[in-house]
Amino acid sequence: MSAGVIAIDGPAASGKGTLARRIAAAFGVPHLDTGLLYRAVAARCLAAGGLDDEAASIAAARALEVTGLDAEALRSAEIGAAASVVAARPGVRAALMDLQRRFAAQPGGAVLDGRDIGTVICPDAAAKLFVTATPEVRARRRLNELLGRGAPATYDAVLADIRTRDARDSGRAAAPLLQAPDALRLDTTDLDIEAAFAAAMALIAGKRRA
Ligand SMILES: Nc1ncnc2c1ncn2[C@@H]1O[C@H](COP(=O)(O)OP(=O)(O)OP(=O)(O)O)[C@@H](O)[C@H]1O
Ligand SMILES: Nc1ccn([C@@H]2O[C@H](COP(=O)(O)O)[C@@H](O)[C@H]2O)c(=O)n1
Repeated sequence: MSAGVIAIDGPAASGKGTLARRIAAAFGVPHLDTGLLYRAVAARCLAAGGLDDEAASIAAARALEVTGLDAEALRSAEIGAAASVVAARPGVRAALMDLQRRFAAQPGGAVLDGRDIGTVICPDAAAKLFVTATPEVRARRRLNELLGRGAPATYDAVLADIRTRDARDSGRAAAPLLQAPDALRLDTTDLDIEAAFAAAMALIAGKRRA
């Protein structure tokens, strides 16, 4: 049976990517981390001199492909912050829309995670999750991740980055971060990765039975 499209949204470091990878593996379907697309656009703008040139950011988005993105290099805090700046531009979002929808349309289904998958990219998804956790817990998890990679980071700086990014992503006019009315909310604040995965799979199973 086809998994259909599973849309997973949520704020920074809520664990949606971790869940999306696990859920995609469980259903045997491809996964797209859509945040990487915005990160790649931002990285190209930074490499070309900065974020101010909106037309250049739209051109970078139009030239992007989903394959060959260096996830490891794109996952820095600096690129994450820059991604949320270019992601607020309607032209950048429009340029990335078809790419994401083509990925979602693969036979057999797909899992996509991001900020606007259930609301804008795949409003007809078979199942939608909105993954949350408190900012403090998200900051602690992201700090551990950054330190584990040998990146310099402090709890206060990571928490400030998360708060700034959440506010920008939720407050923008173009496809803001928000829970789709038909999305199932999963708060992972008190759940470890295994428990969060089990809860997500139970929510998806319930949705498919409904
Ligand atoms: N339930 C959990 N318990 C503990 N750690 C978790 C949990 N879920 C995810 N993590 C860890 O938290 C960090 C952030 O998770 P992840 O990258 O999946 O979040 P995200 O929402 O995709 O982030 P981003 O928006 O920045 O892409 C990772 O290091 C991951 O291993
Ligand atoms: N569907 C999406 C996905 C991401 N963004 C923006 O990109 C930034 C980085 O995303 P991560 O998931 O890798 O943290 C994020 O802060 C958003 O601004 C988006 O707008 N829509």
